[in-house]
Amino acid sequence: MPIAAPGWRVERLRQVGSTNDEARDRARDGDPGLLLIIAEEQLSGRGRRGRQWHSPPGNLYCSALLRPGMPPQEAGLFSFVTAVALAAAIDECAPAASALLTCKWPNDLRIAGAKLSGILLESGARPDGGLDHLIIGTGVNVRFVPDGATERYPATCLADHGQDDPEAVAAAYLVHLADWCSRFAAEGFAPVRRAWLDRAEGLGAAITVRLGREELQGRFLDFGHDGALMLERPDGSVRTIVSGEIVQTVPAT
Ligand SMILES: O=C(O)CCCC[C@@H]1SC[C@@H]2NC(=O)N[C@@H]21
Repeated sequence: MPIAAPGWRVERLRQVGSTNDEARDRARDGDPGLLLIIAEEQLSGRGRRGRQWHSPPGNLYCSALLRPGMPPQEAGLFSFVTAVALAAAIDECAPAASALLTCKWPNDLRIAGAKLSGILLESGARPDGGLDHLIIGTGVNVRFVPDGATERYPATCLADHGQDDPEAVAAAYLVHLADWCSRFAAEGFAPVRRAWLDRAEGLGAAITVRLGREELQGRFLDFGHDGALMLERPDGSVRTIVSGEIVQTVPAT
């Protein structure tokens, strides 16, 4: 199956440091965007919050370079665009995983509570402060669970759900990413938010959110129209969280 979508170019590399770095280099060289860079292996793959992303051959490592004409503060919404696109791709190429697939705020996909993929957004600014480019780095565990999974942070891979071909996952992902990017540009965040909410993990549940070094407890009240997590605190106040990650979910009884 070809890895292709209308208007997009695909660059395939065997071994890189990080596909996000490759995409940043293309951006600095003036690439117009709508470029997906895929590598078989990364030697210095990175995750959110400075974590390492182990990237030997067998899983999917790719970065999309975009030049969306939008204010930098809105670019973070692409993490949800990417999550819903990837979920649609997994529905298609690993249907056995579909019923168990959830979106964990802000942008992890999980299967039955174990992490399947991670998304790392990076951007570059113009001298006037506007958004120059956006890079969406995506790692999907296809053939194996990489080092680093623990009891507190379990992980899974698609091979356990009937799909072990990173090419098939990349092909489906690009089609749905292209589609969701177009839809986001034409219709705004509302359809993305609805699709994300259809698979939201922990809505209404007691959760722990990590913000830097601080951890906050509360109830996951809502997913805002701006992508924020609304956390109801034990004292009844509501805190709007725009950046952080859910580290624990206790389902409502
Ligand atoms: O911490 C996370 O959950 C995000 C992980 C993102 C990993 C991907 S793999 C392709 C791209 N290149 C990188 O170095 N990181 C991202």
